[in-house]
Amino acid sequence: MNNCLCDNDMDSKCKVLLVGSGGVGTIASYALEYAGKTKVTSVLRSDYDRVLEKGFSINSCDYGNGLIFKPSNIVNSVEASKKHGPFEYVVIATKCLPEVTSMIDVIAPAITKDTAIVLVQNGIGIEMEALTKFPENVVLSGVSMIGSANMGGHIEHESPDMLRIGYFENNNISQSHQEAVCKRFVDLYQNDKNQCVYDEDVKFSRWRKLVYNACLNPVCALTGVDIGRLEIWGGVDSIIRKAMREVLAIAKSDGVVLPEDVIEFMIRSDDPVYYRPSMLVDADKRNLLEIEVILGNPVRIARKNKVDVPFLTIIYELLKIVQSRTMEEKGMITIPKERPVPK
Ligand SMILES: NC(=O)C1=CN([C@@H]2O[C@H](COP(=O)(O)OP(=O)(O)OC[C@H]3O[C@@H](n4cnc5c(N)ncnc54)[C@H](OP(=O)(O)O)[C@@H]3O)[C@@H](O)[C@H]2O)C=CC1
Ligand SMILES: CC(C)(CO)C(=O)C(=O)O
Repeated sequence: MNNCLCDNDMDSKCKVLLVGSGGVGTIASYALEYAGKTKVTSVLRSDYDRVLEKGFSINSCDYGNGLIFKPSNIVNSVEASKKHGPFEYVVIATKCLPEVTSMIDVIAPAITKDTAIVLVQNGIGIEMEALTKFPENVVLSGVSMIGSANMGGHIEHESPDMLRIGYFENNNISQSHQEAVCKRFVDLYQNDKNQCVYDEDVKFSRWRKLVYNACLNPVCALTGVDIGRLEIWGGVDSIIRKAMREVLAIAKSDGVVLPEDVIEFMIRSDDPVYYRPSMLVDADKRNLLEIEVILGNPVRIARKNKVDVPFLTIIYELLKIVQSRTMEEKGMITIPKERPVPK
């Protein structure tokens, strides 16, 4: 296979479009450009003016502090990116909120028949829309272990970039082609500072990662405390371990057997940092939270498979209320002027 859409000009770098240059996406674009084989075109929204003028400022545990970074091309819409295409890969690294925005519709203008879509996002079931709307395209899964946040164009990257890239199985395309497209992306991304590996079992990796995300992210977001404080004040014992056991039970009902020790591994994975998971960062910024792909989908799978998940259910229900509060603050929903009460 070679679906290379390389430049015909002097340099034959691969063209990648990145949508979602936050904590994860900016480090992804840096990694791709640093490795030297890729030209990244980045679609920016709120950071567009600042980054166009000054670049991102980056403090990175992998690449060093005080960096200034501009991707090869900076545009303010997918439509505008097309002049830098066609793209071999379109990476989505936005928060995954399919119930609010269809990112697949957003990237659609930049997708050709040879473009692979790379979803570097947390959650379960995130691939559905891409596979439905682009049934002939390869869709890749990026499971990222990183700690990185974007504060108005300044990136604080505090835990190393470890990325697992695999493919979401698409029966319309041969496995060998999907694997080759995937391995090529790994090759473009990996460099001497990061760890990027080919993921042979996307389903396993996604359930494994969810052990962290469905428990620590929402409980930190709901309580407003980092993981260190959550542990010191008892929440890891009273809530997290029990909720994590529920994730293991749902995964098992979905055919994925995770080892028990993944629970302690995830709880210890941020030591010794007072780490603030990405959902807590979003709660602080009053952003919408990724509740459906991180909690809603797993809880629905539990219901379907008759797995009892009381902790995850309560966490999900509480998050839905927080989400509604944020939506009301953003004017996305309104409530009746007069409180509806039972007659
Ligand atoms: N942060 C972390 O440490 C980790 C995060 N993850 C996962 O990675 C994914 C990305 O998270 P994270 O990096 O924290 O996200 P951020 O919130 O930091 O960044 C998301 C970015 O996407 C941009 N964006 C959203 N919609 C669009 C659009 N339509 N067009 C262009 N840009 C858009 C936002 O721009 P704007 O400012 O304009 O809204 C923002 O810059 C999530 O699924 C998360 O769960 C996984 C591992 C660790
Ligand atoms: C597991 C962790 C903390 C880092 O990869 C994460 O996924 C997040 O902050 O959302």
